[in-house]
Formats: sequence, C-alpha cells, structure tokens
Amino acid sequence: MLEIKNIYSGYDGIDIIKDVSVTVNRGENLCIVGPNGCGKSTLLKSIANIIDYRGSIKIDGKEMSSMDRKYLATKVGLMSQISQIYFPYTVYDTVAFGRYPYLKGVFSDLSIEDKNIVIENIKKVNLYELKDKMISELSGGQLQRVFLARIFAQNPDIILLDEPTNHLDLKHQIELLENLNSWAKQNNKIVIGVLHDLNLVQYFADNVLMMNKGQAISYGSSKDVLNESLLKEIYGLDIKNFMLEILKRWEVV
Ligand SMILES: Nc1ncnc2c1ncn2[C@@H]1O[C@H](COP(=O)(O)OP(=O)(O)OP(=O)(O)O)[C@@H](O)[C@H]1O
Repeated sequence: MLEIKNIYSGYDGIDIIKDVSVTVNRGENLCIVGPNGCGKSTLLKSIANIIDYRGSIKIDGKEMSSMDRKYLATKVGLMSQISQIYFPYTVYDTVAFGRYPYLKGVFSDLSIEDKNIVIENIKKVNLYELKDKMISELSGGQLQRVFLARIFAQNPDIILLDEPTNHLDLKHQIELLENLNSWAKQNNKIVIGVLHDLNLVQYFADNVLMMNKGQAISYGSSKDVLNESLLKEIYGLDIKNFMLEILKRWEVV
C-alpha cells in the first residue's frame, strides 16, 4: 500500500504541491488528472523522490525518503515525458538499465536471468526485431515502448507514468494501458499515471485523483470524480457534453 500524507513540495523554496494526501492499494491503478500546470508531474516527481518533499510517503509502511537510491529503484520507477536528448544506446542496452538496481556491484555484468528478463520485456512491447537498433533512430512511439520495457524490467512495486500515451497511436495507447493494468493486477503492484485524455481515464482508472492549483480537489471512482459540474468548474469547459457531441459524429446515418 502507498500512503501519501500531507505532502508539500515544489521548486526553489516555493510550494507547488500543497497538503496532498492519498492512499493507493496494491493491485490498483490511479489516474491523476487536472489542468496544465496544476502540479501533476511535480506530485509524481515527489513520489519518485526526485524532488524533496515535506510530509510522509510510505510504501508498505516504510518511509520512502529514508531508502537508499538503489533500493528505492526496486520500489518505484518513473516513466516520464520523452527527453529530447537521446544517448547512444541500443534498445537492448536501454532496457538492460532497468536491471541496474538488482546488480551486485556498479560494473557487474547482467546474469543470465537478468538477460532473460530484458529480452522477455523487449518482446512484451513487440520490439524484438529492433533490439540492436540505436534508440536515436526510433520513432517517438517506439521509444515510448522501449521506456516501458525498461520499467517492466526494473519491476518496481510502483510504476509512475507521466503522460505515457503521448506518442502512441490509439491501438498502442490501449495496448499500453491494458499491459499496465494486467501487470498491476497479476503482480499486486501499483500504477499511477498522469493522463490528459479523460476517455482513457474512464476506460483505465480504478480510481481518479483530480488536482487543481497544487491541491487534491476530488478522489474516487471515475464516475464520481469526472462529473459534469466539477469538470466544468476545474477545466472551464463543458467536457461531458463536448464528448457526447463528438460521439454523435461517429454515428452512421
Ligand atoms: N523544474 C522546475 N522549476 C521551477 N518550476 C517548475 C519546474 N517544473 C515545474 N515547475 C512549475 O510547477 C508548476 C506545476 O508544474 P507541473 O509540471 O507539475 O504541472 P502539470 O500539472 O504536470 O502540468 P502539465 O499538464 O502542463 O504537464 C508550474 O507552474 C510549473 O511552471
């Protein structure tokens, strides 16, 4: 279980996240929604311990800020928005980095078991035929899938995803979310994703946390949180009726 209690975090001494608390059970996937700049990525970075926070973030009762980096990497992994800087690594090497927390020494080689895990996860995201290609030569969607394979290889208790569907076509978006969903359910793990597409949130989330101005505004099932009046208030748009109008355009006359 992940317990986030009264956390505050931000940059340069200014709090962006203000007093956020939420609990996520094992096997659950939580989607974080909210308008641009409301602090979704900052909350993920706090959970990943990339930025400092005040308050408490515990996994299975243990405070995460007290864990050393290598152990922490077996507990939590963040797949963030694709960086513009690509390092000269192959698909295989990039996914192999996911096994780093499990190596005995910094320069020790991957065991046969580690290598099998790397290949298994490259296959899982359908990139086996590209395993020796440089990641700088991949499309945005292929690269996204490489990072997904890396985080599956890392096998943390909590996967954090920042807009993971960005570069993916609809088929791959659904595949990615279904992959993550079954990973969480089968392994009793936690997935927390920032998603802008509220249709995908409806489809994917067990629970939804809506944020605004650094605070948690609403938490619960997508049915409860994504209600017409709250969406109007927070996004300043009648999202439900907009979606329903668009749906009508798909109807065959
Ligand atoms: N590295 C940083 N240094 C200083 N301020 C930052 C930094 N990163 C983000 N911010 C500020 O923190 C606030 C929240 O940003 P954050 O990226 O967490 O929002 P978000 O909800 O993820 O936004 P979006 O939906 O646009 O991705 C914004 O005002 C942003 O300008």
